[in-house]
Amino acid sequence: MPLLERISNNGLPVSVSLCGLAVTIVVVAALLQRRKQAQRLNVLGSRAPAYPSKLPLGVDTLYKLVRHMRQDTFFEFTRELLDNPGRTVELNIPGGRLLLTDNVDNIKAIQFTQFSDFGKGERTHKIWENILGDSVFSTDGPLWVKNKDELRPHLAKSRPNDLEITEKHTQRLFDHFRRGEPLEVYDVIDRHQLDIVTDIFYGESTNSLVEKEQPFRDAMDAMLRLASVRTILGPLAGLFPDWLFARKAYMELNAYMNTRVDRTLALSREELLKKEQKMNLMETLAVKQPDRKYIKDQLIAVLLASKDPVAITVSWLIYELSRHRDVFEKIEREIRDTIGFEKHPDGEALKNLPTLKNAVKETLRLYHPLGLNIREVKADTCLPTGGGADGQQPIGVLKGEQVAYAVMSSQRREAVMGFADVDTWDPCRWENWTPTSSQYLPFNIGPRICLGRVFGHLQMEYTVARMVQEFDRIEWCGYAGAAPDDEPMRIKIELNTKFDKPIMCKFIPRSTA
Ligand code: HEM
Repeated sequence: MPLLERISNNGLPVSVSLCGLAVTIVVVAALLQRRKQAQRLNVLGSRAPAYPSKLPLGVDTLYKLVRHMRQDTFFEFTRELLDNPGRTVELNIPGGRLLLTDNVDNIKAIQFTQFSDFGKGERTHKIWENILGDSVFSTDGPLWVKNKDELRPHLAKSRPNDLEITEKHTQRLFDHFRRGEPLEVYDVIDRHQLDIVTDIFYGESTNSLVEKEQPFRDAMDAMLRLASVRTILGPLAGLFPDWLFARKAYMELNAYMNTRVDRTLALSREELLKKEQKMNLMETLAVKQPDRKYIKDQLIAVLLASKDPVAITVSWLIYELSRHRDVFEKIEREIRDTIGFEKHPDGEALKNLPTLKNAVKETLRLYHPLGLNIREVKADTCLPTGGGADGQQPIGVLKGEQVAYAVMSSQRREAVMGFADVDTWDPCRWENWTPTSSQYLPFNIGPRICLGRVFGHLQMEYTVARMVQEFDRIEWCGYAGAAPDDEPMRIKIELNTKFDKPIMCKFIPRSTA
């Protein structure tokens, strides 16, 4: 009997039966593929413990990951998952295996010793296509090397007027602080950093601290929020394209960038070259390759790289300073004894503020802003350790699989840090503790090391030093009704490591204290 006839004879409508058949075929094909992969993996090495899934293809595991992400318990969940001898776990989700690790030897292999085995990969490129295009953050191989080489001269140094520009926007930030009302710290710090980096790298600030409407910032936020969920969804991300699910943001982002890039492209090469040392990044890129998409991709990547980690770290730092008056006062004493409260610090002056430096480093340890990162396996290979019953055996990984590594989690492990109070913010520990590059790696190690680490440190230290010069204290004001004030602040993983509740603080100026 023909297949269709047999299906219709079992009493179900043909469409339902066909649907069931299609699902069965997909599931069987996936199971067969997994069996083949298991055979290849056995040849390569051991396996990490697998997180148990109850539903085919790990649909329930994916659901749990998304749920924990939405409930801001993702960080706690990953710590739970990694609580095994090899600090590595295998998650089977639709689209394939995802390995998660905070084992420092594995992190070192991914970032450095086996760099060529792990890349950003096609999947990341596809998911981030409409935000990062072909930029340094989303490419591998020769294109990534070219991108990095072109950005390095501009990002790896700070320019003579960087602090002047920073000060202009810092004054605007302080205008908000001086209003005397509790304010949401991250909101203004994020705008502050956006205004600075667009001023420095684009040559035109968004001025979001003084403008009422912030369409560009809102658009970027909407695109990033969607992209972080799409990253978890992996191969299913294609079902939720950003140009459709964040249409307004997608249009706004493009309109904003195109207008600015086109304005620069309208200048002749000679006009641009005349500016010599004063060329901003947008102009430098326009001279190198006068192509709208190329310039736009690089600039958005730089904006993302330079704004978010700095703004997030400074916000966590203010949160902690508002709760640690002793540390605030120690920084205050160091400022009083060196530059005083009138003169603005320069790079040299900041070097003489050890407690401020330690506070920044401790914040990067405890709240690493890029806490979780992901790589695609480029060829069948092994992670050096974390497999087998003892958690010491190499783990086989297959080309195309995804490996996520959690630096924030490794920087909070007692066995790695060498002290017990790993979850406590304590800048003073740095007076007697110099971590190795396996213990503390906020800027990555190896070829993909952060290009803006000097600029980033300068921004963070300058902003906080100026804050302590101008303000007598920071008062923590609870969560403004968003949650009971005695609830701990949780970490919200939204691409970066943010806060699940608003950081509400009041800044008391020195003159009125
Ligand atoms: C708190 C401040 C910062 C932290 C913690 C930080 C951290 C990082 C990390 C962990 C990476 C590696 C990302 C990956 O491998 O996927 C990275 C890459 C990068 N960072 Fe930063 N960053 C900071 C500030 C900055 C600033 C201010 C800039 C620009 C001025 C910048 C520019 C870059 C660039 C261009 C890359 C890409 C490097 C590559 O893929 O080759 N970063 N950063």
